[in-house]
Amino acid sequence: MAREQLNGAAYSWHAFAERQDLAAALAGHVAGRLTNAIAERGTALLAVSGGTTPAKFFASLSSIPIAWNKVTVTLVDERCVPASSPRSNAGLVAANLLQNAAAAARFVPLYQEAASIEDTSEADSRMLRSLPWPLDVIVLGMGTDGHTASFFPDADNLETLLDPSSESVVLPVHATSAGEPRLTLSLARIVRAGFVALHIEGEDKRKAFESAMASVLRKPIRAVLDAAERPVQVFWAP
Ligand SMILES: O=C(O)[C@H](O)[C@@H](O)[C@H](O)[C@H](O)COP(=O)(O)O
Repeated sequence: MAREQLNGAAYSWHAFAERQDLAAALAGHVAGRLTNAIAERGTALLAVSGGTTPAKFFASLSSIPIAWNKVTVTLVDERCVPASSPRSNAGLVAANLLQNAAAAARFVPLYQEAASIEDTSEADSRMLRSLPWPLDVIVLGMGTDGHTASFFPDADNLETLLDPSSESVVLPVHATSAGEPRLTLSLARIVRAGFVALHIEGEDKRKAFESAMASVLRKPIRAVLDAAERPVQVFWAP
């Protein structure tokens, strides 16, 4: 079911009765977009989010037999912890997505040890700048506070994070609500993706999304939808 242009934010709403059905459908959409990108330009660039939501989707996508050796996977954002940490998004992706057929993909993580996360984000920006931008596919998550990526409402540098004209690729994030310091793709890189999916589950997140779309107080997820070059495809299950 599509629901677009609610208060100016263009998005399409795809609701599923079961989370596994959502995972399979989203995986199919992503695999198709990656395959088209490879056919058009010989390569595909995918950015995925971490957290507790995407594991089923990762498992479904990992088994789809596309030309994974021509796919580069990176992260939408990362907690500043080693890959061995249970909080690591790189660890989550390695264990759930880079398996089966998708094990052949190239993975570019965000976190690396450095004197500061500012140093890390600058090193990341230099390293990631050589990737085949723009993103072909990005899969975002969302918190009930309306954050997406690591655009936390209480971030010290939220205005910079949400700057659609930013030249940065990766930015550091300090936000009390985030737990540890974060690294995130800039909004400018996110919104230029050929296919922007938002994967949310549960009633709380449905209400939080609808509230963000209706509110005059612009939550980060609304800033992303407003700046997205194409309607965001929202995938939701209870
Ligand atoms: O590093 C992260 O946590 C994610 O990239 C973040 O943006 C996530 O998508 C939301 O916080 C939702 O997280 P859950 O899936 O755990 O609810």
